[in-house]
Amino acid sequence: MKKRGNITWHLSTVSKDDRLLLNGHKSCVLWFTGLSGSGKSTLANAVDQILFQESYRSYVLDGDNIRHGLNRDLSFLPKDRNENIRRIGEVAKLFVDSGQIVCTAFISPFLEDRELVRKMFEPGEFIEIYLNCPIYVCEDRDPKGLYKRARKGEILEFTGVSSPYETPINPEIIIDSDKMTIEQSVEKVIRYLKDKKIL
Ligand SMILES: Nc1ncnc2c1ncn2[C@@H]1O[C@H](COP(=O)(O)OS(=O)(=O)O)[C@@H](OP(=O)(O)O)[C@H]1O
Ligand SMILES: Nc1ncnc2c1ncn2[C@@H]1O[C@H](COP(=O)(O)OP(=O)(O)O)[C@@H](O)[C@H]1O
Repeated sequence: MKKRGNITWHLSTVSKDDRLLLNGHKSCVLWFTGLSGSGKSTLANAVDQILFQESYRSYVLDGDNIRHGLNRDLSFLPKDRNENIRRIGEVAKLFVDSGQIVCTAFISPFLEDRELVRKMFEPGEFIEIYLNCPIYVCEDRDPKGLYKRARKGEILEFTGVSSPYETPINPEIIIDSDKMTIEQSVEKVIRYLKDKKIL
């Protein structure tokens, strides 16, 4: 029985396997990572929509939204980004335990943080999806006008401008979002899930 201090882990009566059986598919985390404007939210939502339409159980956790609530106390300094990702990893783990496919859209710029989250999961459950997109394209898209403000010095510690992004070394999926359409990108993710018998 897992223990930490005076706290003992309580096993659920309904197990994860029971839930997977009921749902008829495996659970996993689709961890979208990349620069601001690389397409994480767009793709996470597009994949979620397809999964939903096909009756799979899925949900999106998005950086901007989570920072309005659960993580509203965190800044963009490295130690707060570490904590942001650690918490999201824990939340994603709850979703996976509940039998769902959870799509997370966080910049998650640090290799070590992403590896820490990977280790929270069973092999094959953590699927890292790197939105590979040159910064000049992201900056050109600038959907929220944040790059413009960061270049003017109005936003400090902005990823790609004044804060680093560490490229994934061996992600499960790479999406070249400057060369692929959204439909092609969704198709690549869904194909991966089918090939791995998650769907
Ligand atoms: N300084 C700075 N750097 C980067 N991004 C910033 C910053 N300030 C605000 N924003 C907005 O916050 C979104 C990123 O939040 P995340 O939780 O994904 O960031 S992180 O994973 O902790 O690095 C990010 O969303 P996306 O553009 O969807 O990536 C921005 O809209
Ligand atoms: N293949 C693609 N995948 C995702 N987004 C794309 C793609 N091609 C173009 N885009 C566009 O890039 C922008 C990405 O914005 P967004 O999804 O908010 O990025 P992020 O969440 O990474 O900040 C959107 O306007 C989207 O329409």
